[in-house]
Amino acid sequence: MIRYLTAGESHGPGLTVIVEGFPSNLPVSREQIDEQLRRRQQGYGRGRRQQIESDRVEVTSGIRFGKTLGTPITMHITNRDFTHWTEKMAVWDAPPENLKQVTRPRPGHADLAGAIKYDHEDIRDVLERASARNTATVVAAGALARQLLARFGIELTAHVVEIGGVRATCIPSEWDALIQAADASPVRCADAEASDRMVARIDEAKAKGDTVGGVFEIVVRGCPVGLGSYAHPDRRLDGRLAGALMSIQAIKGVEIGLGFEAARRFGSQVHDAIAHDGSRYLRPTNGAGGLEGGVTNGEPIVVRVAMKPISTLYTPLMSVDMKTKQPEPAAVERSDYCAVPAASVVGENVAAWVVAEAFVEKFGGDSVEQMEDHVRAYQARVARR
Ligand SMILES: Cc1cc2nc3c(=O)[nH]c(=O)nc-3n(C[C@H](O)[C@H](O)[C@H](O)COP(=O)(O)O)c2cc1C
Ligand SMILES: C=C(O[C@@H]1CC(C(=O)O)=C[C@@H](OP(=O)(O)O)[C@H]1O)C(=O)O
Repeated sequence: MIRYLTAGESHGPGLTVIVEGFPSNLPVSREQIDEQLRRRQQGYGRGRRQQIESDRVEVTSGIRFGKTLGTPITMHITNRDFTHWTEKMAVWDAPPENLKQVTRPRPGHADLAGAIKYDHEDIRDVLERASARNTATVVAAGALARQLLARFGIELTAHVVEIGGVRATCIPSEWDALIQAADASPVRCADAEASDRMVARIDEAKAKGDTVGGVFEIVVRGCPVGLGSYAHPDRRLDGRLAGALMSIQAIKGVEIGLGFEAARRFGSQVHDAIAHDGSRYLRPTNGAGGLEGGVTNGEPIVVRVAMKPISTLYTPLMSVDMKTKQPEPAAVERSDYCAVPAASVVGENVAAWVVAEAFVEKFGGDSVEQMEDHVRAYQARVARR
């Protein structure tokens, strides 16, 4: 079993993630973790915070000479912005006299429900942890997971397919072309024409003090048949992927394969015929998105994820001041206008974590060498089926 726990406030000293259960002897690269953190900070529509931060991990346990020890791995990311918040986010000192509390909850954020639930007067005590700043730690954990998966030939990518109602239509089906085109786009959209229109849509929202959401697609290639299980609901990989992706801030929908479109079609236009080429089973189509019965079927896993527009509006909706109970415009915090490209990188790394979890479950072993033995034995069995 692999697991992780994260901690940290958005404007506090920093963020920490502890990853536990990783097999030993896996060579891991700090550069590859930092590269995922860098990708998460990109994307047209982000606010000024990303110009302040330059996320890097500092590893303080679990790795020696560039290899995992099989012990808990601690990764820390410093919040550079903390230098501007030392008084307002002081860990021990009393609050400064001039502290301005946040009392006008933003519709769509955790502010109101969080302040009531935890008995906080200052909504800052909610938003600091509800903030998607924490996705940096989730990405760091996922970046380790994808290095484990890469060892076994499993690779992932994500690209944006819709922003503010502008949809991509022309998406390369070839893997390298897809990655290249997404990387070249400021919104991680592989359709260059749609990408330009998405940028214009974000500008339009920004000019009005408004925000936009969108949809991204994650593709996982190289999974063996048999990750996840139909044997019990909580072992189904489709459910575990959907749950993990839905747990990213602002994610409101997850579709696997054809998703909602499958509900509109005849079965014959949804299900993927089964063929055999003499050495392995093949599917000419992939409406199932690589998952049948909650189990990987050897085809690429395809998941689409919907993100709602950012909650903080520079032209705010009406709210209520929680101190006076009088109607007031919602609070305005420095904010992104669109974070769909960033969320796609978060989603990609979250998916890597969930697939790695299922992979470790299936192939077990305390060291990566033991896992390799188990994978080889399984592959030999699969080849005989
Ligand atoms: C990468 C990323 C960046 C985000 N940036 C902002 C932001 O700048 N301002 C904001 O109000 N919400 C932002 N959000 C969304 C909020 O964190 C989210 O709406 C809030 O936590 C409430 O959670 P819920 O939408 O899941 O209900 C961002 C989300 C993600 C994934
Ligand atoms: C800090 C990050 O995202 C933040 C997520 C976020 C929110 O409310 O979720 C609000 C903003 O925080 P700030 O007011 O400090 O700019 C974003 O910048 C990040 O992704 O690194």
